[in-house]
Amino acid sequence: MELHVAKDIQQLSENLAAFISQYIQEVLQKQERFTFALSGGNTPKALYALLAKEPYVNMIEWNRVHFFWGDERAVPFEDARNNARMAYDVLLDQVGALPENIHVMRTDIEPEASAAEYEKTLHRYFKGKENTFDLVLLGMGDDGHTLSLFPGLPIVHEKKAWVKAFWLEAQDMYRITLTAPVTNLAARVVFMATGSGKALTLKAVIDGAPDPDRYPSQLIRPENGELHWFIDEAAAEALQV
Ligand SMILES: O=C1O[C@H](COP(=O)(O)O)[C@@H](O)[C@H](O)[C@H]1O
Repeated sequence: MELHVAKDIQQLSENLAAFISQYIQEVLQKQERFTFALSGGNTPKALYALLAKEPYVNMIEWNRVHFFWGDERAVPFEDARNNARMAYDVLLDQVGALPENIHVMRTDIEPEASAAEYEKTLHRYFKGKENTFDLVLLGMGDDGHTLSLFPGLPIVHEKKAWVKAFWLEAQDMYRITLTAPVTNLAARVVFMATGSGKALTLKAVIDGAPDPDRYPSQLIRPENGELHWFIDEAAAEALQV
């Protein structure tokens, strides 16, 4: 695991934009397309905004990048809470991503049907490949959740399915999410975490005893890929770095 500590979210986003851009360019020298699973939430917005501007908007061959999502809130696309909507607004519409390369988790059909459809898409994409996504970008909630893998829920124990839908009582909505097994087959996973509100949870996730039921972010350990944490000084304050 590699830890990258920045002064604040702006510095972190700048470092990560450069890191992702270089990685996409390296991968695209060896293969036709780059598969990128995006995160929702607030933390990646500044990163997406940077990727959508110079120099990255022209440096990256966006028409060879295929977009997926790590998780989705089952609310209409027009709803500000929809993870895909945020990514469209801040990144995809700005860089001219090709519609046929964008794979949203649909929220216009039943959540279970959407999860089943997504699982099929992923198996079609990654059939016969050693890894799944080239890059999965993740956030971590203050409670230690990542994707829609929330503490204490059965989804945390999923060992087989790649995509699942479930009712999240605490938020009164369905969630659709990648599971730990498919995420751990990615070539590279990058977490972003910022702010002092996440410091103690981050310490428990990184330095604490294994307790994935309480801290689902601990489930993410790529089997034959890299794991990076991009954090700011406030989130790092409880770590010995
Ligand atoms: O609900 C979610 O939360 C996490 C963390 O969000 P953040 O606002 O603390 O950055 C996010 O990674 C996930 O995609 C989202 O659905």
